[in-house]
Amino acid sequence: MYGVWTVGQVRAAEDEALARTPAGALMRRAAFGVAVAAAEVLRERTGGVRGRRVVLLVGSGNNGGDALWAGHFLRRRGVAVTAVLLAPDRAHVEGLAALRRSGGRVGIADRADLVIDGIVGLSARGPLRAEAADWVSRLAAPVLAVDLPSGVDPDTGDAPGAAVDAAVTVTFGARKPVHVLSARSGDVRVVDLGLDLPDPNLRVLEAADVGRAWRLPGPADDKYTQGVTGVAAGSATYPGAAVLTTGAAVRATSGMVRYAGWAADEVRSRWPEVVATGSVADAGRVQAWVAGPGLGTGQVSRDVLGAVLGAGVPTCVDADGITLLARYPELWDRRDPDQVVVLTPHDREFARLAEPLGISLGVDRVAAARALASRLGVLVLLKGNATVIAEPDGRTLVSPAASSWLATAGSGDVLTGLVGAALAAGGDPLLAVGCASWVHVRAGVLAAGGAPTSASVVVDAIPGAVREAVVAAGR
Ligand SMILES: NC(=O)C1=CN([C@@H]2O[C@H](COP(=O)(O)OP(=O)(O)OC[C@H]3O[C@@H](n4cnc5c(N)ncnc54)[C@H](OP(=O)(O)O)[C@@H]3O)[C@@H](O)[C@H]2O)[C@@H](O)CC1
Ligand SMILES: Nc1ncnc2c1ncn2[C@@H]1O[C@H](COP(=O)(O)OP(=O)(O)O)[C@@H](O)[C@H]1O
Ligand SMILES: [K+]
Repeated sequence: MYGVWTVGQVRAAEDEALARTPAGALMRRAAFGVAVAAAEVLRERTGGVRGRRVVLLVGSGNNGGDALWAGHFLRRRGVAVTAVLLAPDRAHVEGLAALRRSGGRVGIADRADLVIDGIVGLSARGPLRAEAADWVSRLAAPVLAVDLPSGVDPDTGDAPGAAVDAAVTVTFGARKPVHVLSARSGDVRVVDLGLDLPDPNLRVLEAADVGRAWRLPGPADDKYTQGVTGVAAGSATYPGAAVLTTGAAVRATSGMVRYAGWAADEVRSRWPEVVATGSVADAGRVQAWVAGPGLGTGQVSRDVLGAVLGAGVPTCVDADGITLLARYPELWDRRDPDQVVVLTPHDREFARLAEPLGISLGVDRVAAARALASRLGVLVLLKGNATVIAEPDGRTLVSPAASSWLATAGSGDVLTGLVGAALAAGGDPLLAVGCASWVHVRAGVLAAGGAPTSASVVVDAIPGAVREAVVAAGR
C-alpha cells in the first residue's frame, strides 16, 4: 500500500523541510533525481546517454528551475541539452546559470530524444496558457514530466485543456493525486526529500496487500465457510449480465456462488457449479448479495432489490440497481442499517443518484465520491479510467488505471461479481472492495495482453490476477 498526499499537505511538509536544509539543496536533490531518470529513459529508448539530445521546456517557476538543474546534471553525462524558456525574464536564475556553465544551450528546440517538461508544477492553475499549450500540442518526442504533467490539475487529475502526456513522471517527496488519478502521469517515480508527512489523503493497494487479504481456502474450510456469494442480476433481455457477474464471482473464490433470477438456465449452462434459482427468497443463505447488472427497472426488479437490501448481509448494488435507487428512494427503507451497502456507479449512474441530492460529479472525483458516500452512508466505488472507492468516514482508496482495455461492454458486470465475492469472504469492506478493484484492473491487463479483449476473457483472467497477488504476498 502506498499513500497519496494533497498539494496542501505536501506544501506544508516542504516548507518545514526547506527551513531545515541549506538554500537550493532540495531543488538540486529533486533535479538530480530527474536527471537520473532521464538518463535511464534515454538508455532504454535509444541504447545510450552520451550524445543524446534533450530539450527542456522551462516555465517561470521552480518547476522550470528543476528542469534547468536537471539539464545541468545531464550535460555532465555528455547529453546535448537545449532549454526553451517560456518566460525568459523569469527563468530560475541559479538553474539557468548552472545549465549555461555546463555548456547547455538556450534557444529554439529542434529534434529531441527526450523532452523534459518543466513548464509548471504544484502551482499550476487552470488550463495551460497559450504559448505553453502550443508547445505541448506539438510534442513528438517522449516526455519526462517534472513533478507532474503540465496542464493536469495536481489535486484532481483533471486536464481542462492541452496537457502533457508523460512517459515518465519524476515527483518529489510524495505522490500527489494527479499521479494516481491521471494516466497522463505515465510511470511515476518518487525522489525522497525526507519530508515529514501527515496521514495520506488517499491510499493505493499493491499486489502484496491484495494477496494478503484475499480469502484462500484452508484445511478446515468447506464450500460454505469461505463466504457464499449471491447474485441477483440479468433478465430475459440481458442474460449475459447474469452470466458475467456470476462467472466473475465463481472465478474469484473457491466456495459457492448462488444465482437468483430470470437467467437461471443461461447461468447454469455456462457455470454448472452455480446453484441457480428463480428468486432471492428461494436462493438459500449467502454472506453477500450483488444486485443490478441487467436486472431491469420494472416492479419485479424493484422487489428483487428490496429483498436483497433487506437480506441482512453486505450488498453491492450496480447498474439498474442504482437506477432503481435513484428513481425510488424509498427502497432505502428496506436496507438493513447494520449491513454495508456498496454502490458501483459509472459517471451517468453517479449523476442519476447524486444530483437529486445536490451532489455533482464535477472534476474532483474524489470529493464527489466522498460526498455521496457520506450522504448515503454507503461505500461508493466510482468507476472510470482511475477508480475511486470512498467510505462514509472519508477513508479512500484509488485504483489507478493500468490500461484502458476495460472500456469494453460488460466489464462493469465482472467488477460487480468480484466485489460480491470479496464482500462475502468477509473482513474490512473497504479493503475487500479495493482488492476486488485491483484484481479487476489486473485481469483487464492480463486478458488484453496488448490486443482488444472482452468481458468474458476478463472473467477468465481473474485467477491469473489473484495468483499474481498471492505470489506477491508470499503465500
Ligand atoms: N518547494 C519545494 O520544497 C520544492 C519545490 N520543487 C519544485 O517546485 C515546483 C513548484 O514551484 P512553484 O511554486 O515556483 O511553481 P510552478 O509549479 O513552477 O509554477 C508556477 C509558475 O507557473 C505559472 N503558471 C501557473 N499556472 C499556469 C498555467 N496554467 N499555464 C502556464 N503557466 C502557469 C505561474 O506564472 P504566473 O502566474 O506567476 O505568471 C508561475 O510562475 C514543484 O512542482 C517542484 O517542481 C522542487 O524543486 C523540490 C523542492
Ligand atoms: N478508459 C478506461 N480505462 C480503464 N478502465 C475503464 C475505462 N473505461 C471503463 N473502465 C472500467 O471498465 C468498467 C466498465 O464498467 P461499466 O461502465 O459499468 O460497463 P458495463 O455496463 O458495460 O459493464 C469499470 O470498472 C471501469 O472502471
Ligand atoms: K511539469
